[in-house]
Amino acid sequence: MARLVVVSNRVPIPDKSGTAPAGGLAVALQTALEARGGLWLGWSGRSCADDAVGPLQRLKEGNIEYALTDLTERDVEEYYQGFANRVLWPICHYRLDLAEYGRREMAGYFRVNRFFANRLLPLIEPDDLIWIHDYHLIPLAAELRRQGVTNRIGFFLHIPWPAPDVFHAMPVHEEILTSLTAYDVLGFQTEHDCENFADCLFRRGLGKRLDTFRFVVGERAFTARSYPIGIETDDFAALAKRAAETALHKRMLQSLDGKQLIIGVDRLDYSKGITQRIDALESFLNRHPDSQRKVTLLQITPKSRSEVPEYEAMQRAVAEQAGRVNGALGTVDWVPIRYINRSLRRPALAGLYRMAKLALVTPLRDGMNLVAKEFVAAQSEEDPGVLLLSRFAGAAQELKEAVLVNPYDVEGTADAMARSLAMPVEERRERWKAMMKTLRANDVFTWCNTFLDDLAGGPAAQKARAASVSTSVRPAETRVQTQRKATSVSFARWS
Ligand SMILES: O=P(O)(O)OC[C@H]1O[C@H](O[C@H]2O[C@H](CO)[C@@H](O)[C@H](O)[C@H]2O)[C@H](O)[C@@H](O)[C@@H]1O
Ligand SMILES: O=c1ccn([C@@H]2O[C@H](COP(=O)(O)OP(=O)(O)O)[C@@H](O)[C@H]2O)c(=O)[nH]1
Repeated sequence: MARLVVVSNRVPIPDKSGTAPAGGLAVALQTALEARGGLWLGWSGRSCADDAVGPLQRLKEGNIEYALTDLTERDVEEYYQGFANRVLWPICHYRLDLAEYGRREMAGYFRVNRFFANRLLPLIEPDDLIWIHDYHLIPLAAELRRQGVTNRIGFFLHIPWPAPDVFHAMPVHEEILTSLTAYDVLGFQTEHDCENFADCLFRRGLGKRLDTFRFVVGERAFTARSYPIGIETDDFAALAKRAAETALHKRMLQSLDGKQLIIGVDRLDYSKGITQRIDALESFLNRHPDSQRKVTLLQITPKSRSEVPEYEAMQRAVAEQAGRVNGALGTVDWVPIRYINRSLRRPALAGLYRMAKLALVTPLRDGMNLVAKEFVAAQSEEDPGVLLLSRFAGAAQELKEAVLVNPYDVEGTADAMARSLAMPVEERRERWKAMMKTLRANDVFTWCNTFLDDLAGGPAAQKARAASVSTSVRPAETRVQTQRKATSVSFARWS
C-alpha cells in the first residue's frame, strides 16, 4: 500500500494538553489517518519573527508521523487571517459583503503555499499518494508540479463551492481555478458544490467535461466529484452511551431539574447562523409562553479566528444578544440560554448530545457540519432527540429525515422548534433510524477509502467507474446514492 501524505493548514497537535481538536477537518482527518497511518504536514499553530522559522518539528504518535512548521507573523496575517479567512472563506460562504480583498494578502497566500511546497518536497517519496486539504492550500499542487513532482495529488475542499456569480467576484478567481487543475482528483462535500465548480470553469471557457466525473482543462485531465465527509458512526454512538454514566452527565441532569435540553455546538463563526438561531429561540419562547421555564438552550461556542475583525465583532454581538434574551425572559431560577465559549472534549460532547431533546444546527452555509451527524449518532434508539437542520448545510443533502429549516426564516425556525419538541416518539424513532442508516453507510472510513481509491486508481479505473454510473438515467440525488452503494461494498475498512 502506498504511503499517504496529508497536508492541511490545521493539524490537531498531539500535545496531550487535553484540549479538543479545533473543527471538523482535524476531527475527521485524525480518525481516518489513525486507521491508515501516514505522514501529516501542517502548521504548528505558532508564529514567529521573519528570520526565526526553524526546521520542521517531527513527532510520531501511533500510526501518524507529524511534520509541523511554524509560520512568520506576517505569513499568518496575510495567508491565514487575510486571504484564506477574509476572502476565500466569506466568498465560499456567500458573504461577498464581508470579503476584504487586498493584493498584499493575495501575494502572501501564494507565497505561503510556495513555502509549504518547499517544506514538503524533501519528504516526498516516489510512490506517495499526496492528499491536500482545504481552501488554505489550493495552489499547493501547482507549486509542487512546478518543482517536478509527478506523484498523484488529490485535493478535498471542506467548505462550499459557490455559484459562478459569487465566485467570479473574487479578483484572482481565474488563478485559483487554474491552480486546481494541477490535481488528479478534486473532492467536494456535495454534488451541488461540484456542479458549481464545473459551472465556474465553463463560464470562464476553461476546459470541458469528458464524462460524469472527468474534466479536461488545457493539457490536464482530472476527476472531480462529491465525497461527503462522515464520522466514525458506531464508535461515536458507543462513546455517547458510555458518557451517560459519567459525573458530568449526572451533574448536568441535576442542574436541568426536569427541563428539556436544547443544544447548539458551533465554532463562533458568522457562517453558523448563531444570531438567527437565538432570534428564533426568543420568538419560540414568546409565542409559546407555556414553554418558558420548561426548556434550556445550551449553546457551546468555542472562540474561533479571533484576530480576524469580523470574528471579533461577532463575539461581542452574540454575547450581547444572549445576555439580552436572558435578561428579558429569564427568572431568578431559570435562564433560557446557557452560553459558553469553552471547547469541550468529545466524550463530554457526546453525552450532552444524548441528553438533548433537540439540536439546533442552523448554519447560513456550511460545507458539511459534523455536529449534525454526531448528534444523530449519539441518540438512544428508544427515545431519540430531534435534529433541526439548516437546508444550507452540506449534511442536509444526506440527512433528509431531519427537520429541515431555512435559517433566514426566523419565525419558520421557531415553528419548527415547537413541532420538534412536540414530536411523537414513533416519528422520532422513524426519522432517527433512517438517518442512522445513512450515517452507517457513509462513515468517515467510506469517505476516505472512496477518495483514496480514486486517487490511487489512475485515470483508466476512474473512467471505467464513471462510465458505469453515467449510463443510468436518474435524478441526480438517486444517481449519487446508487453509485456510492455500488462502490462502498468493495472497499475494505482499514484496521
Ligand atoms: O482551522 P480553523 O480556522 O480553526 O477552523 C476550523 C475548521 O473549520 C472548517 O471546517 C470545515 O470542515 C468540516 C469537516 O469537513 C465541515 O464539516 C465544515 O462544514 C467545514 O466548515 C474549515 O474548512 C477547516 O479547514 C478548519 O480547520
Ligand atoms: O467544544 C467543541 C466543539 C466542537 N467540537 C468538534 O468540532 C467539530 C466541528 O465540526 P463541524 O464540521 O461541525 O464544523 P467546523 O467547526 O469544522 O466548521 C465536531 O467534530 C465537534 O465534535 C469539539 O470537539 N468540541
